[in-house]
Amino acid sequence: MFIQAITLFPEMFESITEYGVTGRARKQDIWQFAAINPRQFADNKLGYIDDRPFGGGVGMVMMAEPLFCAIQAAKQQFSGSLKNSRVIYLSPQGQSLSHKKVLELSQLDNLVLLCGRYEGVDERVLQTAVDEEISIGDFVVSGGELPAMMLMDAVLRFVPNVLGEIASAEQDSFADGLLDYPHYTRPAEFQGMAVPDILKSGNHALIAEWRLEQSLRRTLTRRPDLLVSRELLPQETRLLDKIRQESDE
Ligand SMILES: NC(=O)c1ccc(N[C@@H]2CC[C@@H](O)C2)nc1
Repeated sequence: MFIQAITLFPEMFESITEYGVTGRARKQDIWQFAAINPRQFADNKLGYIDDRPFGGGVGMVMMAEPLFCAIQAAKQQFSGSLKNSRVIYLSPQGQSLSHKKVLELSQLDNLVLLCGRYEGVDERVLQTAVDEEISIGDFVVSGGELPAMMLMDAVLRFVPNVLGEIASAEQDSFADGLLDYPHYTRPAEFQGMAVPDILKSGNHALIAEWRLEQSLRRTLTRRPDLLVSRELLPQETRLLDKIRQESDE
């Protein structure tokens, strides 16, 4: 997968291209990254890429021309099939990012992420050169770069070989529509708190059932909304009934 970010701050992306599992995978050429700074496409000598908003109001707006040219430049770099590509603008006005959307994006050959600053970008860029707007949550941050990196990290976890054992992505929360179970590691006792005995039993079937029960219990208490639309397997229904009976007692 080739990911390009259109950003005034290319160095910000080093936190995902140089560190952790995503950094290692990029260094192994499992995925590729390039940043394009719209300032290089400013048609004035001073490199202006923002201007005052029509209609007045506070702050500045990013101008259409430099962004449009940057997106065109990104498209000329595409590898693989042109069809299998997407230009995404990160903004609070976008469609909320979901696990389903993350999976869909992880199938692409090319991803272009438009990262705005100031009050935003000229609407005509969104109308002519952006395929979709995505939000990572109902809050505002000062630039699209951090939301872009959140999206990249979530998507890259589903690109084959990025995680090494793809299994750990599929076991993540939301992968099976449930919240994750609690995790423990050594020491067996910490500040007087022991690790649940079942996890030291070596009985993998019982451990798997205990973990599923914990996931269901957490999902029921913290995010019951996730259970509304989720189809339950017979074993899950049985465990949920057991959990509900316990809380009724
Ligand atoms: N919730 C989000 O995904 C999100 C995305 C972008 C953003 N801020 C940028 C700065 C200017 C404009 O481009 C939008 N804030 C929040």
